[in-house]
Amino acid sequence: MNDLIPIVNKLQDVFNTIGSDTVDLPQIIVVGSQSSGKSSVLENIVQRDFLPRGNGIVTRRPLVLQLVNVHDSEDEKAEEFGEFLHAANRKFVDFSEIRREIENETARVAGQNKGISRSPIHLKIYSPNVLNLTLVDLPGLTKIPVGDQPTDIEKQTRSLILDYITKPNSIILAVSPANVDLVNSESLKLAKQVDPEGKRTIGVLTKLDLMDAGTNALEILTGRVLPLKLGFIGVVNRSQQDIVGNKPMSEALKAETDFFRHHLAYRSIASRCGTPFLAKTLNNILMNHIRERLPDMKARINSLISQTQQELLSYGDPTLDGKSSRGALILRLLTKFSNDFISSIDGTMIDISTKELCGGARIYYIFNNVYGAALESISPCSNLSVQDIRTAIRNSTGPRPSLFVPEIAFDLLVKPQIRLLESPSLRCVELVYEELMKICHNCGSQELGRYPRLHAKLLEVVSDLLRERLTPTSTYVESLISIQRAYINTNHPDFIGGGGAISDLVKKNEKKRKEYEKLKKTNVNAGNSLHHANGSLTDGQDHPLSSESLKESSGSRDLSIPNGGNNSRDSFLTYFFGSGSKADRIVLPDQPAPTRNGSFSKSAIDIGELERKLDNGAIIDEAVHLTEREEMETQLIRSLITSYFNIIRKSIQDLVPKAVMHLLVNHSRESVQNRLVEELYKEELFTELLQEDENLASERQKCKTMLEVYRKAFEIMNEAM
Ligand SMILES: Nc1nc2c(ncn2[C@@H]2O[C@H](COP(=O)(O)OP(=O)(O)OP(=O)(O)O)[C@@H](O)[C@H]2O)c(=O)[nH]1
Repeated sequence: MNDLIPIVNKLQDVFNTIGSDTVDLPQIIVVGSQSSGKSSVLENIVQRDFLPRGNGIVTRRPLVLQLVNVHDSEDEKAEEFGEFLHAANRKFVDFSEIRREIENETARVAGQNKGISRSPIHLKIYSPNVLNLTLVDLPGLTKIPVGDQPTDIEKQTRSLILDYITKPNSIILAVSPANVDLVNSESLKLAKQVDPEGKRTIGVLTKLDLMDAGTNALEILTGRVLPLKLGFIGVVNRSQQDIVGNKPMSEALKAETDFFRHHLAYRSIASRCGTPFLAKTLNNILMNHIRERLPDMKARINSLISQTQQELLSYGDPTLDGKSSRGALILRLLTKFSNDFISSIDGTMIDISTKELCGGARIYYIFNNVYGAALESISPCSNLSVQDIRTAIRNSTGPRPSLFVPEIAFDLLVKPQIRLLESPSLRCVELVYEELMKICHNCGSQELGRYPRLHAKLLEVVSDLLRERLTPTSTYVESLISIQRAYINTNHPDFIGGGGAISDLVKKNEKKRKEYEKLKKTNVNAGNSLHHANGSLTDGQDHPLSSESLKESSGSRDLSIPNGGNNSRDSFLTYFFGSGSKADRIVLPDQPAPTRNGSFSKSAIDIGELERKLDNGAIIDEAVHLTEREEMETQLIRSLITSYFNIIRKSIQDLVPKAVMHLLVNHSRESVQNRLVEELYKEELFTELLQEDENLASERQKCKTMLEVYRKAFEIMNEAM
């Protein structure tokens, strides 16, 4: 059972090698305010002078003190010496050297300015006079900074102490001087914070010899003032005068024993007072504590081992000797990458997202929602003002008078409208390309993370492949639009045609006429005039195209054009309006007819004004009133453009996604694997491609060391149990 403390010491040594505190080892933590006598207690336990002394704060780094009991052999006295972790190969036989080493080591890390450091000093003392114990001496609690101490010294010290005593496996040795009221004991206050039930706190009362005459601490020592499960132990250390006078430790211990034996108040409890009893009790407490905690610690180490093994596995196996295994690895990673790329597009990825659209589904969304909506939002006659249409009609008739709506004007006007489809179509190609780029960034196994160069190369090759496909796809889509603009097929079965356009217009105007008649009646009844001074209508600028005149214009011919029944040489507009004088027949009775020389009558347009406009480069003034014929022509042209544009839009909306799928998506999907192998499966590249991430390699090494430590710790515990 006495072997349990060395077991913990061994564990401590093992964990010290990695500076890890993942396992909370049982240890005794010495806590007390400055000058409460902590160092004196420790020195008494060790029975040697080895700790630094001086004014103000002396202990400025935690001192982890492992006491190892060594037995004298039959013919040889056991050697008494100290050993520091930071100077492992040096034996300190002279204890004043130990003191100097602690002072130097403290100054080295914590500086000269009385500041404190959290980094502990590890000291092992081998002696036949000690019981196996592990104690941690911490800087004393101080209220007021002295000299050039930092202003928050109290906060720093408090937090350092709390770090140690909060761990449930720590036993708190709370040192309080007996000549100060116990309620003011800083160490007990701190201990209560982390151990309110007093289960793992042991109280030590120092300076019992300095209590006022007539007072004693019997009540405290017998546990009647503050109930601590591990009790209170009184000690008497050397006074400052004893230290200055170099009073030997053995004498001091004898004096302490005498003090308790002969003290009136304490003699009844003398056997439970003094440093030897304290050392024995601490040894027992620590051993019991270790025994109690060992199974838990073992379980914790066990789980740490499996966690670390898991972590190590995630870093992969670094031993890739043999060229064939490197090739196989590269091939596996390439295949996984291209399979991921393909299945992302196909929507067959295993870890498919439920939060947002991804891969193929996003491409579908681009086609239907983004691209579809963009095309739908284009108005067939957008940017086509009445003036544009009039100008086109006039330009297409050249110097001759405009006798009918010429086909050439329709051609002229519809082509730029078709061009409006180009920009959203090219944007659709780009969006799908961007989506494919995004997809490839999410491809590849976790293992690929180990090889940043390979990963970068994979992305580069796929990006190149996609970029290569982008231009031909965009060019093809562009040419789809150009093709549509190259030939305006007015024979398209779905095209409204001139007949359809006119009958639409008739219907529309008939409706307007009826509305107008109705409105006129109501107004006449109400005594209002609907006429302008010159007799034109105030409303209904689209003067109704009279059904009579249409009947007349159609003559014996049917207005509706049978599908495909048109002679291609005939202008479909001529078909309705006829040629030459026939066109006059559809001119409405009150329309200003063009004069012989082709100009319009002055009653409709101010010629002088028009000439001025022409001189200025303008075409037709916004304010110019359209004649009824012009109005009708404009409406017809608009309706024809709308019908034709809708046909082309439908066809483009159908063809562009097909082209994108064929030329960009499917092509890259099918050639990705081959391309990757072609570009990267080259033996001369293997070394470069399989260069591991530096951080990962060092993480793996760290993890390996940890695993070794945990395994070692587990072995040590197995020996004990
Ligand atoms: N008379 C008497 N003096 C004591 C006793 N314990 C400690 N002292 C004196 O109190 C002073 C402070 O003791 P230390 O052991 O240095 O106290 P400490 O808590 O280690 O101080 P810091 O490390 O500076 O926080 C020293 O002069 C000791 O000689 C005691 O039981 N009786």
